[in-house]
Amino acid sequence: MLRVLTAAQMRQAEQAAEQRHGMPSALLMENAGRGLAEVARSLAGPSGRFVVVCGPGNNGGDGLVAARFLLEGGARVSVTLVGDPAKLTPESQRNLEALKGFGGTVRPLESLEAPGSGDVVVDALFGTGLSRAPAGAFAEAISAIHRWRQAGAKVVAADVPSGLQSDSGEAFSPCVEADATVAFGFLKPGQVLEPGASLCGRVRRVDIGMGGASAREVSGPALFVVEESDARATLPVRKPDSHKGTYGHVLVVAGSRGKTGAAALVAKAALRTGAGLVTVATRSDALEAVQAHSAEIMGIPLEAAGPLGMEDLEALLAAAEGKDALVMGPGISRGPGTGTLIGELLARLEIPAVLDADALNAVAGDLSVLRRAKAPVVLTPHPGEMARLTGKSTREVQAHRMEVVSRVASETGATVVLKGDRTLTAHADGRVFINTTGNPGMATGGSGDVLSGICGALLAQGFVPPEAVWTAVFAHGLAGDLAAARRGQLGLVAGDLIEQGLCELWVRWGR
Ligand SMILES: NC(=O)C1=CN([C@@H]2O[C@H](COP(=O)(O)OP(=O)(O)OC[C@H]3O[C@@H](n4cnc5c(N)ncnc54)[C@H](O)[C@@H]3O)[C@@H](O)[C@H]2O)[C@H](O)CC1
Ligand SMILES: [K+]
Repeated sequence: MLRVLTAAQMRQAEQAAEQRHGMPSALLMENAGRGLAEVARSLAGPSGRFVVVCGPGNNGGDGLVAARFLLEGGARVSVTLVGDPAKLTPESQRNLEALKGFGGTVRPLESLEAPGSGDVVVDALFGTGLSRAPAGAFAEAISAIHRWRQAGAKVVAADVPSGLQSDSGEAFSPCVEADATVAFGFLKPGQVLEPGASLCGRVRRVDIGMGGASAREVSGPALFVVEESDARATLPVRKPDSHKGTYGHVLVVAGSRGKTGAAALVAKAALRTGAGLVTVATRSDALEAVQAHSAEIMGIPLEAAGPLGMEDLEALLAAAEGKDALVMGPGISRGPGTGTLIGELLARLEIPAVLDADALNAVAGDLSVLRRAKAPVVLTPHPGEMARLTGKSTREVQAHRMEVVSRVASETGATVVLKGDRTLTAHADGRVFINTTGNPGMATGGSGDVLSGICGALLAQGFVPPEAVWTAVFAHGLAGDLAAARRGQLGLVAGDLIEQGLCELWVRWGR
């Protein structure tokens, strides 16, 4: 699990490192510059030359330190300083003097010999201090870096590609496109959220001596990137003396005439994620079609007619007897009473519940019903469903993904998954987990049903939120990547995630 810090948190952590852990910012910068030089060196050709483009702040200071290390290592190094030298931060000023002391020189950008193939450009214009679109000489420097990269030079960004907003991953125009980005100390949201993640190229995190303690002392959102080892560790190897009862029983309330496939996808995903038993409760006229998808799916007919409502309450409470988790929503027939029904079920059942698709739309009008839940609740909206849950537009949701998902989690007490590129999992305690698996091939009908089935199966096996949820999200995305590796992205269908992806994933994880 990698901690991700915002720019403000980085500054807090730097202060903590200096004031309480004896790590002066000069030493942090020295360590940052050394790490930057090492990564730059690793990308250079045998006789590669280095061009270091420095800005007015401490990001520029990192570049000046890197230039000195490269120079000391015998490399050919050109350094240019963009902006008013009088405005250099004290740390950068000191490192400018140090560079000159080692025989380094600083020249105007336009006087530099353009780097090309085998050479490396170090982008140290702006880092976490960028506050507006680069303009004037800064924009010209970024354009030069683009030209040099097109001519074959490799670009290494110090901390973040200049022009990228490190907190959101949104890019100003112009923005550097890097082959590699050296993350100092901790990852920033902009390095793992799109389009920032793509603009960064390969992110290499470099320890600069801040230590984990300084990250624990910051205020604000606790952001993490889930790593494969974290998700794999959530799922232990099965014990020999176990039986199907050991692995839980999932109740799936899903499907309706014409939408039986959704229920089957949830159920099959749950079975392929190790649930001991799976039962689908759905309208009688849909149940046969659902069960026809897989011999392993058990069924309970809901005899009432029409959309799900309070007349189904007793049947669903009875169906939930002996079950270990509930997944509700995909393909259900939603009506005016469905939201009330969900509220009653959550208030009466003592098993964790995953609400997806039309179950989310059913409670969109009154999220307070979620507070009545006795057991953990997981919401798995895509951006459109999140828009309906929050009364915002989809565009607003996408522009403020982190804030929106965190707020809904804290308001409802639920663990909330905001699906999309880099799916976010927000827990009621303020932690947000960023997912980096998955691919556009998964943008296909039923993919979300599969995620809710995976999540329901983990909850039924006793894993709890948020671990069970970010593990489900990670596994869902990696299953999609494994399936796409075999079958391509274009033709990928939800069933592939189950039959191809999940099976390959468990073999890969030795489970
Ligand atoms: N926080 C840490 O633990 C460490 C940070 N290091 C490096 O420092 C930068 C952050 O440095 P900072 O001085 O805060 O800002 P920048 O260098 O990113 O930006 C330069 C400076 O420029 C001004 N500015 C902002 N936007 C614009 C613009 N569009 N045009 C012109 N000028 C602009 C603003 O005043 C900024 O302050 C961090 O990324 C690391 O690289 C340490 O070296 C290591 C520890
Ligand atoms: K930079």
